[in-house]
Amino acid sequence: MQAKLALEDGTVYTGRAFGAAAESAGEVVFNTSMTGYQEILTDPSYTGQIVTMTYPLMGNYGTTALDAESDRVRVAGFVVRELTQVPSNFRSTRDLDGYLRAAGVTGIEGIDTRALVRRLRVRGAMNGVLSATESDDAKLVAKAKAFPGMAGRDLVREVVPPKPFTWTEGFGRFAEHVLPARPADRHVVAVDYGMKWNILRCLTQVGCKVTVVPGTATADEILSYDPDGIFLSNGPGDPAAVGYAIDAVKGVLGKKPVFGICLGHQLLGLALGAKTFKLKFGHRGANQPVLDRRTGKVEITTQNHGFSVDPSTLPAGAEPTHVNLNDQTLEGLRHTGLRAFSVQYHPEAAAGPHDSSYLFEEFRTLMG
Ligand SMILES: NC(=O)CC[C@H](N)C(=O)O
Repeated sequence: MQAKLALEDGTVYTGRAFGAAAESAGEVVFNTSMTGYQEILTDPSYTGQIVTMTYPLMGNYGTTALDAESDRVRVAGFVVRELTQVPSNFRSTRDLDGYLRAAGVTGIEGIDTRALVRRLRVRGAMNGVLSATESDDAKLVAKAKAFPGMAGRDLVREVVPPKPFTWTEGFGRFAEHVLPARPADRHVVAVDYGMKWNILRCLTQVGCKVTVVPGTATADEILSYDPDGIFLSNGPGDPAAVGYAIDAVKGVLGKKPVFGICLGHQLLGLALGAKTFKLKFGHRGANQPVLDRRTGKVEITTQNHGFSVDPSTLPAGAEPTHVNLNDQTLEGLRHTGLRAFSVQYHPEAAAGPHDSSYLFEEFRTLMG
């Protein structure tokens, strides 16, 4: 069956459909990870985005419930050069085609993903429509143009959990790697703006009991648990559009140690008075080099973001700790007086290299 990907600049790519025979609009972005497609598909930060993989072959190892980063597929659509015809892995319970079909999400294969990614790099991330049901190019381009885009959009409200809960799944798949167990002797409230589950596994692994609260929680609600520390999660959309979350972070700062990842980092920056801006095409992949300015060490990191904190707007007391070596953008900050720090990238590494796992230990140390 045919599928088409139309961009707002009028470009239309025609390929083969897989997954669900449906249609969706989104911001078209690209990810440079070679593996980890299931973690990418289920990352709530991709809400409203059609994800293109630069690596040419996807689906090789199928899918398994163990690798999901949330309870469902979150991307608006999935674009690959080639979908594996013969997936093979002992952990796999369903192939990628069936996984997307069950989720109601459309995929397209067989298009020139190199040309698409070059276009996105030159012009910047663009809005698009992926359709397995409409073959009229002009109609699809018109729909791509009508999509509102990411800037100014609060997508957090669409993905927050309905009510607070306690994470009871422990290390999850970490157990497979036989990491040493640490008794849970710290209590963290994790503010969930669309959190990847591996963050919960990592917090558990460093000895934290975790209470998850919706990203709409107020400062008073968060503090009512009297936690040892507060974690601010990743999440979709424009950080500057989530005023209620910025206010909640302002209200907890200085009262408890705070650690933020990705959207959580951006919200911490905004709460401190800094500004965020939209990157041209963002950072998405498992191979982004980041310099830790405190140690001079370089980490290879997993990333997924389209916005960034402008370091020139950081107030006195907030120190830029990490920098992206591809484009020199801010990748981490710390405010020692307020016992708060954050990184723009994903130390929970799902999927991705584990270079940055030390940050969970730093959070643990900050909690005393
Ligand atoms: N992974 C995230 O938390 C992404 C944060 C934000 N939505 C961005 O695109 O920059």
